[in-house]
Amino acid sequence: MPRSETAQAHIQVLGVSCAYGAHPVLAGVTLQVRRGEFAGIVGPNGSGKTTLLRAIARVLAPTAGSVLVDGRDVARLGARALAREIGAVAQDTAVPFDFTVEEIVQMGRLPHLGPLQAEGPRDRQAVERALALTRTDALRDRPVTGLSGGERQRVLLARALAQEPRILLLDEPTAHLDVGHQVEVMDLIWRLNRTAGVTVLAVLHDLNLAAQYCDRLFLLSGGRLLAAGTPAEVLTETWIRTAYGAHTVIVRHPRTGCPQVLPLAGDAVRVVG
Ligand SMILES: Nc1ncnc2c1ncn2[C@@H]1O[C@H](COP(=O)(O)OP(=O)(O)OP(=O)(O)O)[C@@H](O)[C@H]1O
Repeated sequence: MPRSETAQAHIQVLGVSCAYGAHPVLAGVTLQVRRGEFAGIVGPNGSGKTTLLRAIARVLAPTAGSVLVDGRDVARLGARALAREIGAVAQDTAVPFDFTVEEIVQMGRLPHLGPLQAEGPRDRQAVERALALTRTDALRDRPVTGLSGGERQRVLLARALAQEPRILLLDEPTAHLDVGHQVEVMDLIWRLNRTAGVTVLAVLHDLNLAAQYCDRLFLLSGGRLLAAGTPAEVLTETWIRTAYGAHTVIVRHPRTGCPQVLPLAGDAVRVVG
């Protein structure tokens, strides 16, 4: 990697391979996420997107390669130091007990507290800010098990924000959300990225949302990095056909000019007008 590239790297994934038991899932993935950028991971089902996030968050140890955050190997960071660097919102996170929304968000402060240390004004301020930013303050006394999918997603994001990490890893942050809530959550993440300088790496299934919000995309296929670059460089008909086996037409968004992917049906094509 050229020196100027590594200088601005916030996350470096260096030749990372991962396996579940004897089943290899990622094969020698190398990529870097620049400080302050909004990056997306896209690719077909089972291509290894979640596994890559798990390796970066150190939930899963790679069988080969390493992950560096700010040039430091995450394998050597203590758990609390890592939690102050990286906040993660996993897919379909289960909440085992009936905590209230406020209690869940307060859990985001745990990496900042010493053993048996009570939360102080600084912690309460971070929790209030996270509740306000995600518009979950009105839900604060509600049990988290009684929330809709969209509300729950915002609460889990609030917990990650209360942690005040410098990197946010998000696994399909818009899954189960209607189009209004999709835009609301993506706008929120975008504001955090642009105004608070949080580096974002998000797995996104919706290629059109990915194209609108991400500075750069990483396209995974079969556990390998197939393409990396701006949305216009990655979301081409050829790359999409190679990765997903789908025929598409790429058009420009009429307002923003960013690429938008239109699936092209096979035999069932219906031409109107
Ligand atoms: N805990 C696990 N144990 C065994 N195999 C797993 C486990 N988690 C994932 N896999 C397998 O690893 C491969 C990659 O899974 P991964 O969840 O990383 O893909 P993905 O690209 O995020 O998929 P999706 O888009 O469907 O969420 C798949 O074949 C999956 O079945």
